[in-house]
Parts: sequence; structure tokens; C-alpha cells
Amino acid sequence: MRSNVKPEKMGILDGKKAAEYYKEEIAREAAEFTRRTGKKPYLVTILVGNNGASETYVASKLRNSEKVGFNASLVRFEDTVTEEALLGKIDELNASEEVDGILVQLPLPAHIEEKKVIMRISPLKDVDGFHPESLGKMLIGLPTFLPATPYGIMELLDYYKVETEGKHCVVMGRSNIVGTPISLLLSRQGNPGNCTVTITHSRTKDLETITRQADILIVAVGRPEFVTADMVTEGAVVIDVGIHRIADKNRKSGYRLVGDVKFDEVAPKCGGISPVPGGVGLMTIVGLLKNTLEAAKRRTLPS
Ligand SMILES: Nc1nc(=O)c2c([nH]1)NC[C@@H]1CN(c3ccc(C(=O)N[C@@H](CCC(=O)O)C(=O)O)cc3)C=[N+]21
Repeated sequence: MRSNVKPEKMGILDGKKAAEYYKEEIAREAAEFTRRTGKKPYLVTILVGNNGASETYVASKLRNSEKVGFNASLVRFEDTVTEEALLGKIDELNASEEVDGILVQLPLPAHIEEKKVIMRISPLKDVDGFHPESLGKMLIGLPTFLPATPYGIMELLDYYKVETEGKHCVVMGRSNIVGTPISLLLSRQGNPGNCTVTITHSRTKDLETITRQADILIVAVGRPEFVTADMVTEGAVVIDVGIHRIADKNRKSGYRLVGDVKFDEVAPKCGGISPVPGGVGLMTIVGLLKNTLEAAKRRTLPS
């Protein structure tokens, strides 16, 4: 199938491998934290309803939290839960001495206002980095919790020593939790960083002309296999943030996972590409774990 692949040119940015490396580092630091304080970092995840994909992600967050030596628990609500009850639970977790991090899995049912929920989480426990205080601090470069996915992407670029200095980075997508924050992080001073960033979105004219100018292409458009080979220049580094379940009768599960990038045709052109599965999703969990450890340290240890 991939007969035209030049192996020396195509680097897979393997999120599993990078995540394993970071998780070992987190586990060592968590053990040190526990030795000093007698407690484990503690993450509470709230899941409303029983969306199949959310179940998978939440299970992975719990499994990985325990793997690195955290306490982790899941609070479940029916999708008929009132906004008031959900906010009440958040208040309780905010006030709890034991809880270090709170994550409310998105999306939420339509009758619950996501913004209200996000804003209710204490910024001290906002390990998703979605609270306006966290995002505001990020904007002016103060220490804070970075949103987990952009944080994970920065760690992936760092792990593979992708050169970013002075490069043109095109970010496709302008969401609050991926496109906008990753644009900011990559344009900032630092390594990874110091990129010239262009943001594209659904109203962008002549999209391919812009994406073809990217040295680094971050794709977070939320559309299965949207990016095709003609949109990418030879040698570019492509980071695929999308994850979609496509019906597939040949699989036992009944579906397969694809990203926002048509991997088989884009990969042969790339200097590097993150696959789906096995790419950014696993690094998102790393971002979350790092934030949770940091939250525990800030709440417990004298600075
Ligand atoms: N409050 C909140 N925080 C989030 O961070 C958040 C969220 N809501 N809602 C949904 C998105 C999506 N997300 C993923 C996490 C892990 C994988 C992951 O582990 N993916 C595996 C495969 C997973 C599978 O088998 O389905 C992989 O790509 O290899 C994917 C996606 C976190 N999100």
C-alpha cells in the first residue's frame, strides 16, 4: 500500500512511545510527592451520560492515573442530571481537602451550559486548563495549567525534537481548547515556540494555498480525513488532533478510528506525522497527568 514511502523521510511521531516516556517521569515525581507528603495526587473525573467515545477516554484517564501512582475516581451522572446538581457536585469537590484535580468530560448534554460548568471549577483544581483564569494566565505567560491537548502537542514536538524556531506553523481550527491555545503557545518565545503562526478556519479562502506553505501543520478541524496530500508540502510535519469513529463491518468493534488527516496519502510526503490512534490523544492524557501532579504540588507543598 505505501510503496512510495521513503522511510528515511517519513518519521512517525509516535504518541505511545512519547507518552510512555513522560509517564515514567510523572510516576517518579508522583512517588517523590507521596514520600514527602504521605498522600497521592488525586484526580476526580465527572462523566455525564454514557457516550461511547467519552467512556473510552475516561477509562483511559483513570487507568493511566493509577498507573503513574495517582488516586483517581469517577463520578457518574445520568444525562438527565440538572445543571444545579452538577454544579453542586463541583462545589463539593472544590471544597474537598483531598481532591487535587477536577475534570468534567465534554461534551455535556444540551440542557447544561458548558461555560457555566467550566467556570465553576476552582482554578486551583482546573487540570483541563479550560477556566478563563487559566487561559488568561497562559495568554500573559504566567504559570498556570495549560489545556491538556495543546500541552500534549508541545510535549510531542519536544520529544521528537521537531525544529520550530522561525518555522511557519499553520493551525487549522480555532476552538477554545485546541486551535486558539496551540497557536498562542507556538508563537511564543521558547522551544518549542518562536513560530510564525497562521490560523485557518471554516471561512478561510483558498485554504490549500495557505496549508501548503506550512512547515508545521496542526490539524484540529473535527472532520474525518479532511486533509489530503495536495494540501501538504513535501517534508512538512503534520500533527493530527482529530479522532473519529468510522463504521467498519470488518472490525470486531464495528468501527475504526481515523483522524482529520488522510494518513495513507499524506504520510509519504511528510517529514513527520502523528498517527490516529497512537498520536495526540495519548499525549492529551500526559498533559492532564502533568497538570494533576502540578496541582497536587501547588496545593500541598510550600513554594
Ligand atoms: N474535559 C475534557 N477534557 C478532555 O481532555 C477531553 C474532553 N473533555 N472531551 C473529549 C476530548 C478527547 N480526548 C481524548 C483523550 C484521549 C484519547 C486517546 O487516548 N486516544 C487513543 C485511542 C482511544 C480509543 O481507542 O478510542 C489514541 O488516539 O490512541 C483521545 C481523545 C480528551 N478530551
